[in-house]
Amino acid sequence: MAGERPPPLELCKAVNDLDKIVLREPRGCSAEVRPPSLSLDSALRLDVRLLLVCRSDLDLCIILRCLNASSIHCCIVSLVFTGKSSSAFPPSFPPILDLSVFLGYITPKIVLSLQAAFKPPQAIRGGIPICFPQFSSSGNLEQHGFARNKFWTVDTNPPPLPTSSSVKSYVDLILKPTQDDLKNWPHSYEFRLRVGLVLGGNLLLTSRIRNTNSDGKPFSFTIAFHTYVSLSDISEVRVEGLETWDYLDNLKEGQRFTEQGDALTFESEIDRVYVGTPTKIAIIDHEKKRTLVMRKDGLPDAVVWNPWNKKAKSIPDFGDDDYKRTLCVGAANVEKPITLKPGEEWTGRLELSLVASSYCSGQLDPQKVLRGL
Ligand SMILES: O=P(O)(O)OC[C@H]1O[C@H](O)[C@H](O)[C@@H](O)[C@@H]1O
Repeated sequence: MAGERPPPLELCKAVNDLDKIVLREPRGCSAEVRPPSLSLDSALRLDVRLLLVCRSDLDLCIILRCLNASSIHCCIVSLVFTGKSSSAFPPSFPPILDLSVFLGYITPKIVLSLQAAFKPPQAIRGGIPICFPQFSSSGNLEQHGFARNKFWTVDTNPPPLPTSSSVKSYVDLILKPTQDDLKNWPHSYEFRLRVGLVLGGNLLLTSRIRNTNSDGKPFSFTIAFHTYVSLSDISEVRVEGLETWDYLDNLKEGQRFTEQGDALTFESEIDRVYVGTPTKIAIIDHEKKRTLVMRKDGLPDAVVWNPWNKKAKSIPDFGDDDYKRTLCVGAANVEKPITLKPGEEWTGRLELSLVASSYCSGQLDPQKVLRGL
């Protein structure tokens, strides 16, 4: 509903007398924020770095690393799809004691490389790195732009955003350039990201980018949500929704081709940008009998990447066999950069839902998959 305010936050006590903020939606999904020894108000004003980590096959855990002027605290947000409460780190949880700067997330749908380095300014391998204002190495900036390596702040007073009534809890984050950042990319902008939990557990990312330049100058950017999809095995996976579409092949100097097959399957390295694709893409995992449905708006392109075995060995933070359990399928705007004049704003949305596949003995009903049935 337009202008709807976030649901009220519930402040209560967690284990060891720690404060806990809980957001809930009626079917039992919940989001918890645990700001150790901080009041709700002070927690929400802190700078934050966000990582969502898979806790089990069903839970999603977001680790918010917070920094204020005097000290560093860690916050945990758990989006618990099962309605189960989760309060402790899994034993294998990677240390979050360094000051790496990142934005990414992990769900059972999304994967984090076991080799992921948490060393700034290196990006975290996995989750959904946000590539902005440049995708890949197509411009003068660092690979995939700087947004995936920056501090994001919790935005306590975002401008109204029309929000579907099915979005039951969410957190608003914002990225703005520092004076130093302006030397690298001389444009003022506000990049707002709402991470929302939809009724039933879908994840909805809503992005708004505004040109706040005071010098009257427009700027252009490309963007991608470079989603690392979790797979049983790459040989068991097919992607539907991209067939017959044109793609730019980065393994062939960006040449343009047309996808010929009736679905994408994978037997070797792939590094492509499909252009002007449909809004729904289905990543079907036959072994797990489940389908990740990606719905996107304002993001006409789709990037598909898997380094395969040889290149995987040359990527330090990518395990030798990670290529078997990961496929990047990202919602993007790459082919035709977006240009914003001062005061103009772009909006993009990405929704991820996991559905049981209707695939059975070779028969898949793509319409059902794309409708999320
Ligand atoms: O290693 P990263 O900087 O995260 O990039 C990983 C991959 O991202 C994109 O898909 C690019 O098209 C690839 O060329 C690149 O190798």
